[in-house]
Order: sequence, then structure tokens, then C-alpha cells
Amino acid sequence: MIKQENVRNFSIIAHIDHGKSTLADRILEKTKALTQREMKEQFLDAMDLERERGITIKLNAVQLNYKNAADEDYLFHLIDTPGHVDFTYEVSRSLAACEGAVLVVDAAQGIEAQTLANVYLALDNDLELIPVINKIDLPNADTERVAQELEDVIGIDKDDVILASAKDDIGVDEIMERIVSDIPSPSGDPENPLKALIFDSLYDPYRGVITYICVKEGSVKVGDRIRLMANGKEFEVNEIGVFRPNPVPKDELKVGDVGFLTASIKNVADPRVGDTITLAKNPAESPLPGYKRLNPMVFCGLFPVDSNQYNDLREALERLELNDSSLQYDAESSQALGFGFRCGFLGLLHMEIIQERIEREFNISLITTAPSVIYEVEKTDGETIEVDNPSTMPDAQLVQEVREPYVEATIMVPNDFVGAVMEIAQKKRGQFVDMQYLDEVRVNIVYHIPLSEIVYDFFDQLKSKTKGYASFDYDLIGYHASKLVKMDILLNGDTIDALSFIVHRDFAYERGKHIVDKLKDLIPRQQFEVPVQAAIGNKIIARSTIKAMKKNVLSKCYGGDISRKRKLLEKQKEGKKRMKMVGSVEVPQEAFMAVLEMNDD
Ligand SMILES: Nc1nc2c(ncn2[C@@H]2O[C@H](COP(=O)(O)OP(=O)(O)OP(=O)(O)O)[C@@H](O)[C@H]2O)c(=O)[nH]1
Repeated sequence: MIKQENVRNFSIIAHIDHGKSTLADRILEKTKALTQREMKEQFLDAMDLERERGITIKLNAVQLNYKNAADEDYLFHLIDTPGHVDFTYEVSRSLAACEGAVLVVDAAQGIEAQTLANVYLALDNDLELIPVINKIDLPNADTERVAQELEDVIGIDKDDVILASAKDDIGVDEIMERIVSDIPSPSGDPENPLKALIFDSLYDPYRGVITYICVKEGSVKVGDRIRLMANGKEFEVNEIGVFRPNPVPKDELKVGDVGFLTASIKNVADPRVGDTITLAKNPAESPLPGYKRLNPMVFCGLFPVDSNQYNDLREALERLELNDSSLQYDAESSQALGFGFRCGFLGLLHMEIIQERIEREFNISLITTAPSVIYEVEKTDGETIEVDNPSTMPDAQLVQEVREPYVEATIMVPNDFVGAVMEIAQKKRGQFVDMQYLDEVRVNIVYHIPLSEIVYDFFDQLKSKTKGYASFDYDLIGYHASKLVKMDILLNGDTIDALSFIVHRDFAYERGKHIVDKLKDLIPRQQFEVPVQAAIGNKIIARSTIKAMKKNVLSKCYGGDISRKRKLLEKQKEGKKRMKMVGSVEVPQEAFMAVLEMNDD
């Protein structure tokens, strides 16, 4: 039995490719657990079987035994953080389960955007940092410069930095010793009422929701009646255990333990990441700090290219929702696109992941409409409504005021790029708030920007204009009135509801002009000439024309061999997959996104 003071809970944080997985593998190897890669291989081999048995393994909280140089026994919990930057909240909750983090920086690359973003999350959670410069074996390693950067930018004493090569097993023992000496043990009291942090969850068809928990106070046993503090719902614990890295059942988890808990929870939306579990009979007074209810911020329409796949799409969404409580959807019908769903997502990346999964795992080709935010619309009759779909925006004469969500955006860049960042922010209707030098080279810039302006390509623009150096974060700060109007797009004289969008009045003409030109290029020529118009209310503000088609694709290889023709037809079919007949015009997927693109691309 290992005492609480010999428990160490930590994560490894790093910019992508700096060596997080390689270091984790080394630590697993040295503590004689299976390495992640072995696990994954085994897991993949046994996948079908595992599926049948309904066992699901997610390698994100491994318990390890470690004997240090002084021959004392320690218990490590190595907690993985979600890979995606955009799920900042989830990363932050995983870190909240730890007391420390190993910060890995590549010896050749130095500090990068993700390094900083992760460091700030770690500091927000009061974690002890163990700085490591990895890949010192590389010929172009510049450890002196990187160590200096750690000192200047993050404020880490460069003498504290461990020089390592996870690949060649240099410095790894030192890292493990420092985990023991520098990271505090969990501080909770086993006699207090239970407080367990949910830092991840997973749906298993046989056991219900598996929650990944870290016990911060008290203890929990099989058979206990637990309460989820955010919604008050109660369940009886069926199973608890730890990952070593295979799941090992336990009778009890207590302060400092990190593992899993199942309680026949049928709905993934019940145990939310960040919520606190307590005991029904002796509940904690207050939950652990920092729980945030995540509401979808970005909405878009998903329509099957083949309308016969509507039911398949519904099933796909139902399945995905089981593992993703932040996904929302409602049936929607569009004159242009037929039957589909209006879906709500946490952010753009979340949206892209869901779209990908629907297309890949369920084999459904989708047309997605441009992402939109939720607008608050005060009507002239005094009623206030929420509009998450531009096509449902009431007519201008019925609207008193439109309010849109604003965020406070924090952008961190080397000072060479300050001008570039300001230019982008200004174009996105940003209002400058503050600028501070973090050190000689790094600048922190704060803007208030409408959320609608950053949901599409803001981060991409930022990254490309700053050579990938910008790190970016944002927080919702509330709703502000803006001069917003609905812009309709007409193809061949018909309004296409799925192409309507909301735009600031001052930018309306420019955007209208830009989009009709863009659509002219994106929509393939048809057998006939197609006018493209942008309108506000009844007023046409811009127009372009798609010329009629001249020749068909086969005429090019007239007389050529048949296999070539077939190939060409196949290719054409491929291209068609993401097209939708809208009235008498074929519209490609890109056209639905064009409304959001910046004007200078
Ligand atoms: N030369 C050298 N290469 C290393 C070292 N550690 C990791 N690498 C290599 O760097 C690449 C990225 O390593 P990973 O461990 O996958 O990096 P990661 O940070 O986990 O990256 P993601 O899983 O993509 O987030 C791999 O090709 C590793 O083999 C090292 O100490 N020296």
C-alpha cells in the first residue's frame, strides 16, 4: 500500500511533435508497464474482439509503480491531455487532475505556440512545471538558445532545465526523479466528503458511461450512491478501477487516485467534463472549482448530398452524440437543400471533426452550410428571439435591434508580427483593447472581436500571417448591438436560403460584391447562363453571371481509348459527390463556405 504522500499525478505537455508520446513510452517502459505503442498494437489486434465484449480502452490515465534512486516506492498517475488545441477546456480539466506537468520543448525548434498555450493552462491550474529540452541528440539542437528562451519567455530558471533525448534514453531517469522531488503529492483528506473530478468520459454500450475521475477528497467504493453535483442526478457505482494500462478493477478509490468509475449512466450528457462527483449520503458542500457548462457556439446545417441518406444521417448523429455530449442537432429543412439537420458545435474544429466522422465512418457525403453564431434579435413588437440560422432572420422592418456575441481575443506573437495581427483583427471588426510586451520579443495583444468573425478562418489567417507563431485564445464576453443585416443570394433569380448570411451594414456592399464574384468562379458552368445576385431585402446590391458551358468533358478525348474515358467519367463523378442540385443549378460545397471568406484571399 503506497501512502498518499508518495503519489504523484502529472501530465506531459508539449507542442505537437516535440516528443510527448516518445517520452511517455519511455516512462512506461522504465516502470515496466506496456508502452502506449504496444498497447495500441495489442488493442488494434484485438479490436474486433474488444468491440464484441464492449471493452473500450482509452489510454489517458495510466497508473505506474516507480522505485526511486533512494529505493522508495512511488505511485505515478500519468494523465494524458486531449491532443487538440481547440478543446482548451478539456485540456484544462485534465490538468486540473494533476499537481505537476513535464513541459517538453524540442531542442531544435524551441518554444512554439502550443508550448505557451499549454504552459498558461498549467499555470492556471497551479501546476509545478518540470522543464525538459528534448531531442538534444539532434545535430541541429540548440540547447543554450532554447534554455534561454524558457527563462525569458516563461520565467523558468535555465539551470532547472533537464536536457534529454527521449529517443536515446538520455535524461529520462532524471525526469522521473524530478517528478518525485518537485511535484507535490495530492493534498486532499481521505476523511472528507467525496469530491472526484470528472476529466473525461466515454460511452460504452454495455456499461453505460465510463467516467475518468481523479479523487480530490474522500473516497468512493463499489455500491456507493453517488451524486453529480452539476445536475443533482444520483447513481449507484457498479465498477471502479485503475488503468495499468489495462483496466484493473478495484474496490475503492481514494484521495490521489486516478481511474474510472461506471454507474449505469445511460446518458453521456449527465456526467460532464469538469463536474464533481460526491456521495449522496454525505455530500460535499461545494463542487471543485472551475466547472463550466459548455454550450455550442457555432451552428451549421448538415445535409446529405443524396437525399435518400437523410435517415442514415440521423442515425450517424445519434451514434456520435452518445460519445459527445456537446454535439447538438435538430431537424431542419431548406428549400434549396431539402431535409437535413441544424447542428451546434463547441467550435470550428469540433465541427470539422464531426463532419469528417460522418463522412468517413458512416459513408455519407455532406453539404454543410456556412457556420453561424447565435444572434439575439429584438423585434419591433418587443419580443426577443434567438436566431442561429441566417435564413430565419426576420424581415428588416420587423427588427428593432440585432445583438451578436463578442469575445475577448488574446493573441500572443513575436513582436515582428504585431502589424500583421492588427491588420487581421481590424478587418474582422476587432476593437483594440491592450498590448503588452511579455519580454523583449513576445507581445500579448488583446482585442474585442465579434465571434462571427473568428469562427471561420481567423485562426488560419493568424497562423499563416505569423508563420505559425501566434497562439490564440478567446473568451465570450457577452452580446453587443451591431448594425447587422441579412444578405440573400439569388441564383437564376431564386433566393437560395442555404446561402443567406448575416453581415455588418458597413461591409455589406463590399462583401456582396466579393461573394457574387466568388460564386461565379466556384459554381461550374451549366448548360445555360446563370445570374448570381446579392440582395438586402428587395434591393439587389451586386451581380455577376456564370457563362453557359461550352464543351463537355468527353469531347476532349474523342476517339481515345475507353478506359481513359471511364477514368475521366469517374473523376467527374468524384467531383460531383460534393455537388447539390439547387433548383436548376449545381452548386458545389465550397460555395456554401465562400460567404465567410475574407476579401483579400
Ligand atoms: N532525434 C530525436 N527524435 C525524437 C526524440 N523524441 C521524439 N523524437 C521523434 O520526434 C517525433 C515526434 O515524437 P512524438 O513522441 O510522436 O511527439 P508528440 O509530441 O507525441 O507528437 P504528437 O503525438 O503528434 O502530439 C517522432 O518522429 C519521434 O521519433 C528525441 O529525443 N530525439
